[in-house]
Amino acid sequence: MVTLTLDGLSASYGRRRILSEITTPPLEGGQVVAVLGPNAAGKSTLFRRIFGLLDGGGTVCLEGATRERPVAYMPQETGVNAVLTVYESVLLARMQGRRLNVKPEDLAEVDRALDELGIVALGERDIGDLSGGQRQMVGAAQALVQNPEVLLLDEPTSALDLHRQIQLLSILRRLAKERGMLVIAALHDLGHALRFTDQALVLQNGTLVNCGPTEEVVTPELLYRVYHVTARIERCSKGRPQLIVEEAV
Ligand SMILES: Nc1ncnc2c1ncn2[C@@H]1O[C@H](COP(=O)(O)OP(=O)(O)OP(=O)(O)O)[C@@H](O)[C@H]1O
Repeated sequence: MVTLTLDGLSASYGRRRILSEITTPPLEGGQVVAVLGPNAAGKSTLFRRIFGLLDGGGTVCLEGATRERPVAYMPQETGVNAVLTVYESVLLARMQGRRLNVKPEDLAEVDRALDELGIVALGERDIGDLSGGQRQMVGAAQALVQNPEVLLLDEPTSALDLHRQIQLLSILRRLAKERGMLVIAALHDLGHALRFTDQALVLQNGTLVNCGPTEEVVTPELLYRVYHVTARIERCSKGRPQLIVEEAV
């Protein structure tokens, strides 16, 4: 199974350093890892650095990968090409880096991605005509269709209604386990992080301030220190941790 380890990672835009010395324990396939932290903490920059869109110090060590392109990345804002249908855009994402010699298994993967995400009905729609939430689901399909071993998702639920948020996070959790895929997702909803993720990395001002099992990381103390809110965590009748935010301080 795939393992991703970050060692002393840094990244800058021009002369402005954004990420410093990000070092994690090995993050193993089969898990969902949350990247948490306030606005401008460096979450998107971390995804760009891991995916190789930004240079910088340190290393991204990927072990156990078997595919030619093991990592797929869904940016926070996905581009829109109004000329393509949803089906075509997902097929194009599938064909990345290869000549357009479409094989039956490529079409099957597109069908599977649309089906997994419950967006088969959008297939013939022009991508430019979609709502923000629909477009975000298509962005997830474009990443998933690559059948990656590491899936990087930058705020994949930010435009989704509550039903779709729960649906997408449940699907990602199941697919991580079924496929041995490592899913790394930036999330602002810490309740969702508690419910759907196994591990959490917390960034603040470009440094990693905590990292470990999500329930051990997301604590009232961390919420106060990093997010400047008072909060408590209680168990619901089903035993799941629930975040109750009291106030901003
Ligand atoms: N292309 C860029 N050029 C210069 N500075 C940038 C660029 N992109 C981001 N930054 C800066 O880097 C810092 C981290 O931004 P980043 O987008 O990584 O934060 P984030 O944690 O993803 O924030 P958010 O939760 O608001 O999406 C911010 O100060 C931001 O202004």
